[in-house]
Amino acid sequence: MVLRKVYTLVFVRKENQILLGYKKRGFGMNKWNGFGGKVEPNESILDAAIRELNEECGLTVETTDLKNLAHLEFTFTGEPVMMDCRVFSTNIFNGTPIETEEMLPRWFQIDQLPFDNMWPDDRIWFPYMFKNKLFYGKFNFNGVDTILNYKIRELESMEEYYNEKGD
Ligand SMILES: Nc1ncnc2c1[nH]c(=O)n2[C@H]1C[C@H](O)[C@@H](COP(=O)(O)OP(=O)(O)OP(=O)(O)O)O1
Repeated sequence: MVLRKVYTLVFVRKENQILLGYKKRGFGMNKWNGFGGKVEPNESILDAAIRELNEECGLTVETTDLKNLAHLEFTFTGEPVMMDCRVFSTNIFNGTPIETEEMLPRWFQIDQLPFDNMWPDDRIWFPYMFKNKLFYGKFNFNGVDTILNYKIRELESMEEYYNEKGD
């Protein structure tokens, strides 16, 4: 039996730049990533996305300005947990990114991303995000640095996908 845990992951965009945060502690430490984390009990996924973004880099966004662009699933050999990760992006936000105890934010040009210090799956699916595709991806890891296998497919609509999935 696999335990599913729901996570959010938010990417803030401006012109041809994307905001990433350097994770200073915990899972994914020393990697650049978007902002996000676990959805708390009794919290909606969108509320969790907004809360995590604010907690991790001080920005505020409105629910209606978040676009859900992907659903990613991560599994790890020998671990009975599946990370169910909802990916969002926005280019409408308030505030200036600030360093927090969890993340050090920095704007990157989208053609100069620090992939060597990011999750290895990011190299595979970031191009879909930059082409404004909607997509589903499933990545099976051995440890946190090796992808054993994966699949990825474009979607017509996230709403249709979740309806079919029964979420
Ligand atoms: N493989 C991969 N690629 C891209 N993004 C991610 C992964 N694995 C991941 O976990 N992530 C993302 C999903 C989440 O946005 C974060 C991990 O969240 P985490 O920091 O563990 O959750 P919090 O709720 O913030 O945890 P606490 O440290 O506060 O307990 O990375």
